Formats: sequence, structure tokens, C-alpha cells
Amino acid sequence: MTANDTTLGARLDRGLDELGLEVAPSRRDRLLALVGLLHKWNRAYNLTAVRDPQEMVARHLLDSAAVHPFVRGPRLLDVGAGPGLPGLVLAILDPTLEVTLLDSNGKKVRFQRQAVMELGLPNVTPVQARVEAFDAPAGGFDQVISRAFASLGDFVTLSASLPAEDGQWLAMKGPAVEDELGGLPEKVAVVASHELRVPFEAGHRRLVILERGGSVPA
Ligand SMILES: C[S@@+](CC[C@H](N)C(=O)[O-])C[C@H]1O[C@@H](n2cnc3c(N)ncnc32)[C@H](O)[C@@H]1O
Repeated sequence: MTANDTTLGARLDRGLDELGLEVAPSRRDRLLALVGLLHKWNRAYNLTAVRDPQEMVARHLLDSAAVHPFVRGPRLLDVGAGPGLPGLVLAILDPTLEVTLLDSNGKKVRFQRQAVMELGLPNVTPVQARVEAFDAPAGGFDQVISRAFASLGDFVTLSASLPAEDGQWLAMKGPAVEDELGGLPEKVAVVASHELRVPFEAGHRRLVILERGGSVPA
């Protein structure tokens, strides 16, 4: 292990601690390995604008891990997952989740497959498809999540058929999500909206949870 790995590991440990997440050493090491893979493949595949591994720990790992308490699974679909965020992180944290990573971009999905293989994650299935052309397995997904994918209205409209009857959408948004609430389709409503603090990040992450037929305003 290099001095740089030690620094990254210390930053990750502190962040997970701040989030109140206890993570087994083998899983914590896989989270760090994911940063290594993102850093290595970023040069060729342009996976993320974040180039610095220290920054990746906060902006990618901890930001994704912050929503873990709201993920109930077991079947979770990550729409527009890109390099697998937040889905890969959530799958590493909880091996009982069955995570499908969906992206239309071939390079992103090739990276997802590489990460699944190198990190040994049998609970993750990468799929290359456009969300609007993707069919859910029988019964649908328990939760459909996205980060930096689309407006709230577009996310829910494009994935309208994918959650189970009693399933949920989890939208990872910035603090100014109120402006997007008007774009929601009828019969889908916000049932909860959580302000999450991400370690080492200045602003707040907002997690908006939606269900069919919900009626509680944000
Ligand atoms: C800004 S990136 C976000 C990636 C990742 N969720 C993250 O937070 O780093 C948006 C991703 O959505 C994918 N995407 C855009 N339109 C899509 C569609 N209609 N169906 C599936 N994926 C799509 C793009 O290929 C891209 O990888």
C-alpha cells in the first residue's frame, strides 16, 4: 500500500464514520479499489470530470453512500449510472441488494462490467440501454434511483413503468430541487425530501423520494 492509498483510506474511513456507516474491511477496500479503477480508466474513457482521487472519495463514494439509509431494495435500478454511481457503491455496501446499472453509453457500461469483474460483485448487472426502451423484469424494481441524470419530471416520466406497484423513485438532487417539482407527472408525488450532509462537501445533497399516488407535499 502506498502513502497515497493510506491518505485516501483515512479520508474514506472518516467519511464513513461521519455518515454512521459501519463497513466491513473487505467492502471498504473495494470502495477504495473503485476509486483506483475510476482514476485509471478515466484517462481513456472520460468517465467523470472529477480527476483527483481525494475528491472522488467525497464527490463519488461518500455522496453515494449518504443515501444508503434510504435504500431498502432488494431490487434497485440505477438509471443513467455512468461509471456506476451511486449503484456500484450501494452494491458494495450491501451485498443483499440486486443492483441493475443502466446507461445508454457503451464506454460507461464497459467500465461498469470491468468494475463488476475486478471488484467481484455478483449482485450487480450492467445493462446498456436507453431507459425509455428498457423493460423491467416481472414485478418491477423495488426502487429506481438516479444521480445527475435528468430533471425530476423527466426522470420519473422516462422510467414510469419500471418501479414495482408499491416501488419508489429516489432522486439525488442539488439543494434547489423545488424549482423542478412543477414538472412531475400526475399520480406521482413526493413522499419525502431529505437534506443530507456529505462529509468534506460544502453544500448539501437533497434526496427526493417519490411514489405513485402519493399526496404528501415536499
Ligand atoms: C451526468 S451522467 C451521471 C452519471 C452518474 N449517475 C454520476 O452521478 O456520476 C448522466 C448519464 O446518463 C446517461 N444517459 C443519458 N440519457 C440516457 C437515457 N435516455 N437512458 C440511459 N442513460 C442515459 C449518460 O450516458 C450518462 O452516463
